[in-house]
Amino acid sequence: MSVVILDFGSQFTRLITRRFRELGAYSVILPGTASLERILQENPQGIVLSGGPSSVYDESAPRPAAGVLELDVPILGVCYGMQYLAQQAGGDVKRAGKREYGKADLTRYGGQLFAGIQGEFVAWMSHSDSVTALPQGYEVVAETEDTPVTAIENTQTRRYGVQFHPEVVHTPKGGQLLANFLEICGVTRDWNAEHIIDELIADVQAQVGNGKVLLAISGGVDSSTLGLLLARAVGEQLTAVFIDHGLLRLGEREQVEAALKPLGVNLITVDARAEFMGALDGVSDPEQKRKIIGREFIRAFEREARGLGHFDFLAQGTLYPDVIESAGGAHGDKSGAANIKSHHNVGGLPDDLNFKLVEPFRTLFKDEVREIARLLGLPEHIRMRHPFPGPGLAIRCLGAISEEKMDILRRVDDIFISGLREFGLYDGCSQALAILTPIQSVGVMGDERTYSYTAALRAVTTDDFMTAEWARLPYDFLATMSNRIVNQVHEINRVVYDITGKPPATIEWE
Ligand SMILES: Nc1ncnc2c1ncn2[C@@H]1O[C@H](COP(=O)(O)OP(=O)(O)OP(=O)(O)O)[C@@H](O)[C@H]1O
Ligand SMILES: O=c1[nH]c(=O)c2[nH+]cn([C@@H]3O[C@H](COP(=O)(O)O)[C@@H](O)[C@H]3O)c2[nH]1
Ligand SMILES: NC(=O)CC[C@H](N)C(=O)O
Ligand SMILES: [Mg+2]
Repeated sequence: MSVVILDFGSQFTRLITRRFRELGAYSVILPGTASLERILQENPQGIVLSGGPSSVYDESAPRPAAGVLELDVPILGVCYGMQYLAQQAGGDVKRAGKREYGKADLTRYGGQLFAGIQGEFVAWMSHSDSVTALPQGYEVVAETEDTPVTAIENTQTRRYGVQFHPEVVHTPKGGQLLANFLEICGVTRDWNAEHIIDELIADVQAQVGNGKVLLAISGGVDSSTLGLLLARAVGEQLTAVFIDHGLLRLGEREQVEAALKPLGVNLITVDARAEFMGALDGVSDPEQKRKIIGREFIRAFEREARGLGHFDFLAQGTLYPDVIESAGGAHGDKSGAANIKSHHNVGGLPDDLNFKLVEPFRTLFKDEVREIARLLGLPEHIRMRHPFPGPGLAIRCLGAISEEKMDILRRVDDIFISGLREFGLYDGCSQALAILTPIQSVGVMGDERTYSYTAALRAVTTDDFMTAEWARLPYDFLATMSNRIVNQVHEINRVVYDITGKPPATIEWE
C-alpha cells in the first residue's frame, strides 16, 4: 500500500516523497506517463500529480495514462497537476497576466485539505498558468490576491488541487495539508527509517544475488553508512576500496583508514595519485575536470577489480542532490531538469561503464542518510562529519591544478577546519571549505612587497544541501583564521569570506 506520485518534471517532486516519509507514509514516484498497470502494481491508496514545466494546453504536455483519473482513490494535483485535473473535468486553464513566483498569502482558505489549519497560510508559488474556469462539481477553497483559484476540491469524487507547492519548506503549513491528504486517503502513518533500512536491504539483495560488490568508500557519511548497510545485506560478497587520488585533505588517508577499520569493513586503499594528477594536468574547465575525475575513479576501480577477480557491481553512496544537479531528474531519466554540475559519481561517469551500479541512497537526502547511519550504529564523529566531495580539493582550486597548489590549499583548509573545531563552531556549520583562487594581488609583509594568492573561506548551513545560507561566523574567529593563514601559508597574502547563499551560488566553487 502506498501513495503514488506521478512526476511531470518538477524540481520538487522528490520533496513530496520526503514530506510523506516525514509524516510516516510510504510513497513511490513514477513517471507522469506510467501505465495504469504499473500504477496498480503499487496498490495505491492515493495519487499525487506533481508540478512540472509544461502547460496543460500544449499538445506535447505529458499526461497520465487513460484510466488514472477514473481510479476510485483520492487524487491531489499540485500546480501543473491541479491545472490538469481542472482541465480534464471541463474547466479552463490559461496563461495568467501575472507570473506568480515566491511567497503568497492565502486571503481565504477552507475545506478538507485545510482541515484543522489555523492562522495565516503562506504558500510558495511558481506558476505562469492559472485555472480560469472552474469545472463542474468543484469548489474553490483557497485564494490569493493574484490567483482567485488557488485550491479546489470535489469532495464527491475526492479530487483536490493546489496551485502552490505544499512540499517546499517555504510553505510552512504545507506538511499539515499533506497530512490531511493522507488522512483522506486512509493511509496508516507507521513508515519509519527502520522500514527504509529493511526495504533497502531487500532491494540490494534482490539486485545483487550472489554477485560480488566493490564498494567505493571515501570515509564520508554516505559511503560509510552504505558500508554498514551492505555488510548486513551482502556481507561476504563485499570489498571496499578507498582511492587516494592526491586530492584529499591533510592526513585524510590515514584518518579514513583508522576510522573505517573498527567498523569491520574489509578495506583496500588504492594509490592513484599519479593517474589523477596526470589526467588533470593543464585542464582548467570545471566540467572537464569533473568528467576526468569521474572517469579516473572508474578506471581505478576497474584496475582494482581485475586484480581481485570479477566484480559485477560497483556500490556508491550517491544521494539525490548529486542526481538532480547532474540533471538526473526524479527518476534518473534526465527528465528535463537543468545540468548544474556533473557530480563525479553521476554525470561524471564514463559511457563505457562496465559495472552495474548499486546506489541504495539515490533517492535520499543527507539528513535521512544520517538517520539511517544512527540506526546502523555509525560512530558520531563520522556521522556528523561535513561532506567532502569526491573530486576533493580539485574543485576547490579554481582552474588548472598542480601539486604545489594542492599543497597550499591543503594547509589553508587544515587551518580553517581545525580552527572551527577549536572554537566550537564546526557542528554549527553544515559544511566548511577553503578555496584557492587564481587571483594574485599585492600585499605588504615585513615591510616587503608581496604578490601572492587569495584564499577564500566558505561555510554554510543547510538541511538538504539543495539550498544553503552562508554561515554567520563570528568576526573575531574570521580575523584569527585570516591571521593564521597569511602567517603560516606564505603563498597566501589575502583571505576573503564568501557571503553568498545557494542559490544563487553553489556550495563548491566549481
Ligand atoms: N576517495 C574515494 N574513494 C572511493 N570512493 C569515493 C571516494 N570519494 C568519493 N567516493 C564515492 O563517491 C560517492 C559520492 O561522494 P560523496 O562525497 O558525495 O559521498 P561520501 O564521501 O560518501 O559522503 P560525504 O558527502 O559525507 O563526503 C561516495 O559515496 C563514494 O561511493
Ligand atoms: O561526491 C561528490 N561529488 C561531486 O562531484 C560533488 N560536487 C559537489 N558535491 C557536494 O554536493 C553538495 C552540493 O554542492 P554544490 O552546492 O556545490 O552543488 C556539497 O556538499 C558538495 O560538496 C559533490 N559531491
Ligand atoms: N510549477 C508548476 O507546476 C508550473 C505549472 C505550469 N507550467 C505553470 O507555469 O503554471
Ligand atoms: Mg565525500
